[in-house]
Amino acid sequence: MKIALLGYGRMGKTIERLATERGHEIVFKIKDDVANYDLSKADVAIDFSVPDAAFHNITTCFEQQVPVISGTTGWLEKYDEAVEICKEKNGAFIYASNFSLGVNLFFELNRKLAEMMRPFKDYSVSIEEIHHTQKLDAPSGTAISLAEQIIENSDKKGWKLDHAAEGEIPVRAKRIENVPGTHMVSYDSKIDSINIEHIAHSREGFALGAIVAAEWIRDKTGVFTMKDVLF
Ligand SMILES: NC(=O)C1=CN([C@@H]2O[C@H](COP(=O)(O)OP(=O)(O)OC[C@H]3O[C@@H](n4cnc5c(N)ncnc54)[C@H](OP(=O)(O)O)[C@@H]3O)[C@@H](O)[C@H]2O)C=CC1
Ligand SMILES: O=C(O)C1=N[C@H](C(=O)O)C[C@H](O)C1
Repeated sequence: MKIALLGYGRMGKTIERLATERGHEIVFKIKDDVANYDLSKADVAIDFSVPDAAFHNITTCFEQQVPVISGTTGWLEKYDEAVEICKEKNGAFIYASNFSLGVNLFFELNRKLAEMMRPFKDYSVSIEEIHHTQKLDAPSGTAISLAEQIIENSDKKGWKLDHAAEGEIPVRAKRIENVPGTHMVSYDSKIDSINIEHIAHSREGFALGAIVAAEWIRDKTGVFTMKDVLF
C-alpha cells in the first residue's frame, strides 16, 4: 500500500517505521500545505499533524479522492463539517482520538462501568490524563472521548477542564516529560474508589492502529470509526 503521511513528527515517524516493516511504502512525508501536492499516487493518507491543519488536510484528501485516516486531536468542532464534505465527495474517512487497540478496549470498559455506576449516586466520577510536555491540546482527545462515553451512559450533562460544575465531569490534564499517554477514570466515594487506567508504554500502539485502519479503509467509501475496524 502506498501511504501519504500528513505530518511527519513523532507519530509520522513511528508510522513510517511500522508501515515499512509491514511492507507498505511511504510516498509522501508532508509538513506543509497538503493542497500543494498531487496525492493521486497514494492509496491512503494518514494525518497526524497539528490541530490548525487537520480539517484542511482531511478535506483536501476528500477533494483528491484519497481515503484518509486522521488521529490529530484538538480540531473536533469541525468534525461534523468534515463528515458532510466526505459524504458529498464520496470520500472515505476514519477519525479516532486514539487508534490503539488497548484504548479501544478501555473505551468499551469505560462505557460498561459508567452504565453499572449509574444508580450509585454516592460515587463521583472524574478523568485524569497525563501526556508529554510538547502536547498542544488539553484535555487530550482520548479524555474527551472518555467523558462523552460516560455522558452517554450516565446522568452527567457535560465535562469541564479542572473546575466542573454540579452535574459535569471534572477532567484534569497533567504534562510530564516523555509520557506517551496515560488515562484514568475514577469513581470515588467516602468508602472507597474504583479506578480504571490505560498506560501507553510507547507510541507504537497508536501507530499500529492507524496503519490497520488504513489497510481496512483502502477500498471503501464512507465515514467509519475504530469500532468498525476492530470489533
Ligand atoms: N489518535 C491517536 O491515536 C493519536 C493522536 N495523536 C495526535 O496526533 C497529532 C500529532 O502528534 P505528534 O506526532 O506527537 O506531533 P508532532 O508535533 O511530533 O508532529 C506534528 C507534525 O505535523 C507537522 N505539521 C505542521 N503543520 C502542518 C501542516 N499544515 N500540514 C501537515 N503537517 C504539518 C509538523 O511539522 P513541523 O515540525 O515542521 O512543524 C510535524 O511534523 C496531535 O494532534 C496528537 O494529539 C498523537 C498520538 C496518538
Ligand atoms: O498528543 C499525544 O501524544 C496523544 N494524543 C492523543 C490524544 O489527544 O488523546 C492520543 C494519545 O493519548 C497521545
